[in-house]
Amino acid sequence: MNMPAASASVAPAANRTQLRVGLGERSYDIVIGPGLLAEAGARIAALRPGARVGIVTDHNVADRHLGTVETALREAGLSPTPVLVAPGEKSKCFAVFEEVVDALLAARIERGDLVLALGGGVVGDLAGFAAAALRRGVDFVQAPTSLLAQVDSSVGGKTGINSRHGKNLVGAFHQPILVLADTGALDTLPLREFRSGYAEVAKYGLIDNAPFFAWLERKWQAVFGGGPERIEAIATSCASKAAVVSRDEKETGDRALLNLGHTFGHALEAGAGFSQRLLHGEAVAIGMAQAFRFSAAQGLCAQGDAARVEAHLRSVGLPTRIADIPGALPDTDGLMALIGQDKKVSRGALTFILARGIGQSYIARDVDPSQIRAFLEVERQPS
Ligand SMILES: NC(=O)c1ccc[n+]([C@@H]2O[C@H](COP(=O)([O-])OP(=O)(O)OC[C@H]3O[C@@H](n4cnc5c(N)ncnc54)[C@H](O)[C@@H]3O)[C@@H](O)[C@H]2O)c1
Ligand SMILES: O=C(O)C(=O)C[C@@H](O)[C@H](O)[C@H](O)COP(=O)(O)O
Ligand SMILES: [Zn+2]
Repeated sequence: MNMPAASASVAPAANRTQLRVGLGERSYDIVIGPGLLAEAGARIAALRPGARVGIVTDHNVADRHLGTVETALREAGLSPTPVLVAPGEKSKCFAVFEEVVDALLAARIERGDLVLALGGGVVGDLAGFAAAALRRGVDFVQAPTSLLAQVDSSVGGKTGINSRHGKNLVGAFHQPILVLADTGALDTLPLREFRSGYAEVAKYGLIDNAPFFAWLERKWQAVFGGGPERIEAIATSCASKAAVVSRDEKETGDRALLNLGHTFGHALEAGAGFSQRLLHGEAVAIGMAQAFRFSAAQGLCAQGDAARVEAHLRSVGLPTRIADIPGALPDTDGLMALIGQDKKVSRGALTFILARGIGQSYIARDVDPSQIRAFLEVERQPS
């Protein structure tokens, strides 16, 4: 039985950053800082007192953080039911989607109740899509626990799963009602995963914030080290994303800039079988380096800028070349077929995010496929 909220007050804390995604009646807060998972109950009960909460999470995150969240929810008079999935990109598929939806229905998550996505971007995208579909839509809260999820996937309402035809091809725009980014959770995140998320942080600098990219070049060790710079990088990233999403929720215009590095990156991720061989942020790092190399090869941006992008990504330990991906990949035709399924394709015409320089990315529509093919042929040669 659902219980009324016992106590739904949250003590104001100095070490919190709060941002708002302005979307009219779908507006919501992003709260960033340490210790937020322990406050999840009070913060969620303040929005939906007495709700049942289906907590979708993966085994890695459950082992480390589920207990804190369940206790917090119960203490606030909420009724949690955990729904566990296997960690990793392969869980963003139809079969696991069905399992999650079934488990949420079995837990009697009704309209007026909530889904809580506790984990990285895989859990966020999967749980968000389940929430969008369940009973034609229930509310959901994002509690991102990876760097990638805290700076990118928990904000903006893109939810979905992969198909055999490619990445994120089935999904819905469904905004969360709250994002709780507990920066303390990052203390348990493996280094490779932190690096992967860092690629999306660097992306915001490369899109339209050259001073932020320069700041990251100087401060990246502190961001990795966990000092105040880490929270600053997360907050700057979320502010960038919130601003774009508020302007263009459904990517009819400049939200596509957030796809910098993703047209190449998604094809490589799919080509590597959505496996541990290539994490999403690693694919984006290669894709961003490629977008800058392609732009430089077309005379659109200085070679020096492309070199600077690659140097920074490599300095933090991210891959920047196809040759950095272990194992076999599809041939160039295969990669072109995957690129042809990109959601930015319109009537067969390719759209890429290209750059006139660092912080000067732009949307290039109707890019000549033969130029992309020729570029990929060169990129595939071992250096
Ligand atoms: N919806 C969007 O706007 C958007 C944006 C960017 C990326 N994405 C998607 O996000 C996914 C990638 O997200 P990700 O990099 O977070 O991957 P992920 O969800 O697979 O998480 C990375 C790994 O870290 C583990 N993990 C997460 N938090 C942890 C913690 N605090 N301690 C220990 N382990 C932890 C997970 O179990 C997993 O093994 C991709 O599917 C990508 O397409 C979506
Ligand atoms: O939020 C967006 O918009 C983005 O493009 C953010 C990307 O980092 C993210 O990987 C997103 O899921 C890609 O979107 P898609 O529409 O290309 O699937
Ligand atoms: Zn991404």
